[in-house]
Amino acid sequence: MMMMTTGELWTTLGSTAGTIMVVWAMFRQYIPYDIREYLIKYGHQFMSFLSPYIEITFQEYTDDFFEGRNNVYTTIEAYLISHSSNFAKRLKADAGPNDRNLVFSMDDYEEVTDEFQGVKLWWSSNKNVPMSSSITFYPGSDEKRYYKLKFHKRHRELITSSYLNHVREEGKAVGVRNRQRKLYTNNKSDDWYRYRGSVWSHVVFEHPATFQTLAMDPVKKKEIVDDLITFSKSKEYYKKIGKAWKRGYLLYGPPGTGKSSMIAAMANFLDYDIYDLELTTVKDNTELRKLLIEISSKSVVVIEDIDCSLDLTGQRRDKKKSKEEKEKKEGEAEVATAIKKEKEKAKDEESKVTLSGLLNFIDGLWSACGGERLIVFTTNHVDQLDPALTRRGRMDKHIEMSYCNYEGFKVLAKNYLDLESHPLFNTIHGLMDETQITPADVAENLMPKSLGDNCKECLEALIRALQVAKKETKPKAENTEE
Ligand SMILES: Nc1ncnc2c1ncn2[C@@H]1O[C@H](COP(=O)(O)OP(=O)(O)OP(=O)(O)O)[C@@H](O)[C@H]1O
Ligand SMILES: [Mg+2]
Repeated sequence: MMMMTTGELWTTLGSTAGTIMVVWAMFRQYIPYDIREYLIKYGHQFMSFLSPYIEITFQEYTDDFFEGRNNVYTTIEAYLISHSSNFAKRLKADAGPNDRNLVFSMDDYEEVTDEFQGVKLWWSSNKNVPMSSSITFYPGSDEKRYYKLKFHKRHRELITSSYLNHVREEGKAVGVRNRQRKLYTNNKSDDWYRYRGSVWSHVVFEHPATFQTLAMDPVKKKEIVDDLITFSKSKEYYKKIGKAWKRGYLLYGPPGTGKSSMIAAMANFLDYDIYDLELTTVKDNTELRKLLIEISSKSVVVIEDIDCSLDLTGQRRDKKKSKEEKEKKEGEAEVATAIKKEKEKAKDEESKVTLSGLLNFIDGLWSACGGERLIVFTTNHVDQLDPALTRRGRMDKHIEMSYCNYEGFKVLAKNYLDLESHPLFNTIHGLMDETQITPADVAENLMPKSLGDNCKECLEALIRALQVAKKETKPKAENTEE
């Protein structure tokens, strides 16, 4: 028997590798492209005929333009996060929830094994780098990542039915546990490319508002909290009655009464993401639909100041028309045309989302995508909205956020000053009943202005503000009576 020394072994290996490279170079150089393709294709088929393994790939992005990141890919990623960090040797680290800890996932071209009911399988993460020589401005944006699952032919049935379901379920659970809640906003249509095809960009959502810190009528508050709890537990119920699992809220009231804070409190309470939809930058209904499709479940979709976002109100359009007519009548034809041109130009640039597009968004066929979703509209002028928008069924619940009363003040005093009672509370109680002051104003006055300020000074500042507000409220009330 011949024994090779280590040196000889290296020489043999080296020369074999050399031969392979020469053959490969000749193959590429002398065999025409068509035949090469042909050989590679049938080579693959031949190999897979011989191989006892089945491979399934899961792409990060599908070919469908409408679809965003593939859900299956995301759940597998989450599943592998919980598995691969123990087995894989090359890991990618990302900041985890709340930036406190790192979350590890498999790096590209890494392989891990998994076991399911005694069956062994292999997961690998790969990417396709496009061969094109074009230079892109955003490197990496064309790379296509995918996961590959390999297992023995024998277990086809088990894997495709039970195992993959198990992966998806566990992945979803891990995803929800690990996710850092996000605040999304829609990109302007011309800078979509920055976000790998996604029409939303996001930041971490960290608003501290909760229902405890929200000053409002306690009965109303409880009603809203109960409503949210019922909603979040009603998946089966919505299915039974044949409705999309979503709920619409209309928050209305003067500025500074806590509408935006309420939305943050809702999202924090239900552990949902927020999608802040800026309608004025949405070009048209088609774009609205694209945005809608990418909204995941467990989210609050917010359209703030709906009356300002769109020319939705019949009244306002009429006002515009009559204004134009007036201008014409006055004979200032030149000025009028100039104004008109300007308006047309502005109109071209402004959003073309229509009321019907928006209604479709709320309760049309498109609204059912995603599920488990709150849609919240806010406005300062509820009376100016088109009745089509505010009718029951569209906005399931109308919530009025109004001026601060004594109950509200007590919540704020507890939050801001840690006070449950104080001799000055009585004076404040009396003044509160007679004045209209927003919670934002009360809050502002309760904040210590300098380091040395104590509770008494803050309360006195509030009393002064209340007295000023009282003077302002009185003439207003008289005017309205007249
Ligand atoms: N009901 C409230 N409870 C506690 N804090 C409040 C409340 N309302 C307002 N505030 C305080 O006032 C600030 C402004 O409130 P917020 O932005 O929620 O008002 P808004 O109703 O959304 O106003 P706008 O109509 O101008 O958007 C908040 O930062 C919050 O601290
Ligand atoms: Mg607001």
